Amino acid sequence: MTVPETAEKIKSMEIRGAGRIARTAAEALRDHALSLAAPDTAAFKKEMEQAAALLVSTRPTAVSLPNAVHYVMAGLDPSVNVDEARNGVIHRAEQFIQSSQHAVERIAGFGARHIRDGDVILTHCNSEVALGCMIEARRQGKEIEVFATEVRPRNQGHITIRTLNDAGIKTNFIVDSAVRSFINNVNLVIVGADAVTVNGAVVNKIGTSQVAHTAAEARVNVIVAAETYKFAPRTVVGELIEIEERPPNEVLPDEIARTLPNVTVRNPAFDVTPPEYIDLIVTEQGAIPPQMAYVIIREYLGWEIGEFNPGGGSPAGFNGE
Ligand SMILES: O=P(O)(O)OC[C@H]1O[C@H](OP(=O)(O)O)[C@H](O)[C@@H]1O
Repeated sequence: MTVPETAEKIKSMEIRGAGRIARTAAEALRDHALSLAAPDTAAFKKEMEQAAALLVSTRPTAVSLPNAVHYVMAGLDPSVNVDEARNGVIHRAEQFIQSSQHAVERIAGFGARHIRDGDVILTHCNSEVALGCMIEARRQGKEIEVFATEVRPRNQGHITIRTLNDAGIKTNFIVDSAVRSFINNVNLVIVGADAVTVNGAVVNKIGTSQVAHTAAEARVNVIVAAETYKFAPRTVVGELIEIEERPPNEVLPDEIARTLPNVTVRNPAFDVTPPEYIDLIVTEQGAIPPQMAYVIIREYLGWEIGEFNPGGGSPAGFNGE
């Protein structure tokens, strides 16, 4: 797939999920590097930077995307010849994809240890790592049951219930607004993350903060499953995470909206859950309390450099084994 095709698919959410977006962007950069017929390193670098900027511009919230792009672009050494520069990018892309897959597996293993036989778990949206923890627990023979939300407006819950069904996990499918009605039937919440800020706040699918608030009120523990490349280095220097607002017609069909001139549809795709509502963040480096987010950023991402910044900053970053 070309870079513009990949960018379009990420934008339209045909390719979605923070981890998957990151790996797909790395693949697109690798394939772009392979096919580019640039006369010299400077031209190669310029083309690669344009491709990187296009990918980063597709969705603003999941920091896995700029973190992945940043990591791959760090392989481009401008002082070597074009073939070496190309190989540098390809190598880093392969490294990112591999370490991301490895991280997902490790989190499943760590997360499963927090799931006990007989647990009833609530999940919101479709997170590969959150589901990985549940599937691993089931594989270990633990009898679990899941409540999965619908996830309006894009219905990612449909993907979640299919995955759970196929893993042989007893699943209850509920509308988003039914979470409080069922929270007392649940003894654990597990969700994914699109971004984790330096103070341990978790940015995830819209509705996650309501789920976490409801869980806190009911004294139900909340676990967030997140690879270290979901942590946002630039929040250390005060940058805020942009919350993507998606098209109104995802919520209300245009033909109805047209008849309602006084109505504005608001469609934020994500919200922010404060660290007080989160008991644990399970990363591939182990489980941490949210208050330790800074340590993850410092140790594994290098906070002084941050995410990919088109045209600026020197490369370094994600050190995912
Ligand atoms: O990386 P994994 O854990 O799969 O997904 C993490 C998060 O990415 C998704 O965003 P979207 O559906 O792409 O908007 C959801 O918010 C999900 O919780």
